[in-house]
Parts: sequence; structure tokens; C-alpha cells
Amino acid sequence: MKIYGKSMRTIWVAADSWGVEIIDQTRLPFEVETRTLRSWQEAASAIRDMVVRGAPLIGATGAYGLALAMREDSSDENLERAYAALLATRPTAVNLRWALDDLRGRLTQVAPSARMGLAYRRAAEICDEDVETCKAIGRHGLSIIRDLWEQKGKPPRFNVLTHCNAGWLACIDWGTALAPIYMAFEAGIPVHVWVDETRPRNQGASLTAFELGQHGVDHTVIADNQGGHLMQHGLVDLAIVGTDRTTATGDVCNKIGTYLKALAAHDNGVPFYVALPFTTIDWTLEDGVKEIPIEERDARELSHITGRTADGRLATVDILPKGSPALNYGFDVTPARLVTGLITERGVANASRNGLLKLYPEQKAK
Ligand SMILES: CSC[C@@H](O)[C@@H](O)C(=O)COP(=O)(O)O
Repeated sequence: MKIYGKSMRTIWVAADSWGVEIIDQTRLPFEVETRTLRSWQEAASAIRDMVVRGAPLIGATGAYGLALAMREDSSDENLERAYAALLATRPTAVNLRWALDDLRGRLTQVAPSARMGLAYRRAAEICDEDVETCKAIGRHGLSIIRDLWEQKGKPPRFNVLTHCNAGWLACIDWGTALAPIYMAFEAGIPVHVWVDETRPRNQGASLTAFELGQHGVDHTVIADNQGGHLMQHGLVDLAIVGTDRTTATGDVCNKIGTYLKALAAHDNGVPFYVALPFTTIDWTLEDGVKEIPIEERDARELSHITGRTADGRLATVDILPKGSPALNYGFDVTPARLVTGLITERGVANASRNGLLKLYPEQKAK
């Protein structure tokens, strides 16, 4: 997608053919800065510190992290060291484990001398595949939007609510939850997006609003608490969110606050869809609430807030009374019963084991 008219992806190999360039998402929406990762340790820090974030992009960065590790030292020991350190950076998004397992599985099959080239090639392939996957999600989601818009008599504004950032900035391009919105916009459907600000890190206000604005999609940022009220007043036609890990039974883990939106949607008869690539499905898990590891982040993300001052500087300020403790879980789990459907690259599934297995029959054999 575009930033100030220039087509970009979120991650790419630098002109020197080995450094890995990323957009520094901690500077958005105020500054568009890129950074070059030159070691697996820098890739690990970028994921941990959320310079890159969003489940598919975390996976891609992990893959390039292993490529950087293989460039430095392609021994088994270094592969295992980098794998373990990268995996530990963010525990909830399963795409990271998927990408690291994919690369490690391939790298251990070849001689150390062949590992660097293979790792770079496979990391690039993972990125290209993610773009195609997101486009397919977009096409399936577009059908849902078009059908609902037509059923409602083609109103002049079709309101979609989303939480956090599951757009192209969270992936390589297009996004998951936002891909259907971009495609609806391109198809001439008058889509308007309610963008949850998504405290504490404000990925909605800073990233989703930024990328929708850059693409010209009509949107309004709302405080996280407004969704229920808007739904009660008929102002939300559809909710679409992304996910960091979805169980084999269709429970969905996503940014903290998603569960409350799903409850409000259920209570108000608003369709609540989750968009996801196959890399986000954790086939080993049954019960999302009990089994998905929920990342707990530094309370400073809650107690401090960063923004732009009147004279254009970025500043971070403390917003809590001195001495008040804060707690900061990053994700919550929405039970499958609250999910209208899972929009995948293979089509739309019921949020259930059977629903997912219909789309991914090869998983039955495992
Ligand atoms: C397509 S991205 C899906 C999720 O990763 C997204 O909704 C989300 O919760 C991102 O969380 P973040 O903590 O910003 O990495």
C-alpha cells in the first residue's frame, strides 16, 4: 500500500542485499522512518520493542532474523540460539512460531554452507505468500461487505468497526481485517471505518487511522469504550478484527478489548468477523481462554503516553498518580460462540473445529 503516494511493504531486503529494512512503527503516525536490521539480535529487539508488530509481520521479521543469524554463523548452535531468542520475543502471536519452525525445518535439512542463501530466499517467499494470502482474505471479506451493504439497501455509508491494527502495517501488504475494507473502497462501496483507538499503545489511533487516511478511506477514531454505544444506536453494520492466534476450535485471541467488542456485537446482532491467514491457526489448541499464552507487557505502556507537542516534538508524558500500580495484558480471547465467521484465504469458515476442517481438510490427518 502507499505512504505519501509511494508504494511500500513493511519489510524488505536493503540495497546491500543483506540488511533488512523495516518501517519504525513506534514513530508513526508522526514520522515515517525506516531502520535497517543487521543482526538477529536487532531483529529480536525490533519485535520485542514493537518497532514491528502485528502477527504476520512478526513472523516475517523472525524469518529474516534467522537469515541474519545464518549470515553471521550458520552452525547448528547459532541456529538454535537465534531460534530460541526470537521465539521468546512475543509469546502470543503464533505466526512467529510458524515462521521460525518453517525456516528451522528447512535449514536443518541442508549443509551449513547452504543455509544463508536458503534462509533469505525462504524469508522472501514467506513475505510474498503473505501478500497473496491477504489479498485472498480481502476478496472473501469483500463478498461479506457487499452482501450486507446490498441487504441493507445500499446505504450511503456502511459502517465497519475494527480494533487495533490488522492492516498492511501488521502484515507485509494489504492486511487481514483491513484488506476487505480496502477492496470494498476500491469497489465503490461507501465504507466508513470506526477505528478503536486501542489503548494502551493506540495502534488504532496511530496506525489504522494513518494507513486508512493514506489510502483515502473514510474513518473516524473512537475511544475504545464507544463501540457498544454505537452498536446500540445502529451505527455499526459490521465488525472485523484480526487475530494473533486462533485455536482449532475457533476461539480467537486478539488485542486486549476485542472480547468486549464481540460481546457488544453479539448483544446487538452486529456480525462479528475475524480475518486471519492459515499461519495464525494453532491446530494444537482446543480452549483459547485456558491455553493461549497471553503476553503481559510493561506497565509503562499504560502509565505513559507519547504524542506530538504543539512545537512538533515527540514527547512522552506520565498520566497516572505517583505510586498507582498498573497492569497491562496485551491480548484477550473471544470464544468461538461470539464469532460470526472466520475470513481466511480459503474462504469463510464457521468458528468451530468442523468449520475450520472444511477449509483445511489436510489437518484432519494430523
Ligand atoms: C493482521 S494482525 C492481527 C493482530 O496481530 C492484530 O490485530 C493485533 O492484535 C496486533 O497486536 P500488536 O500488539 O500491535 O502486535
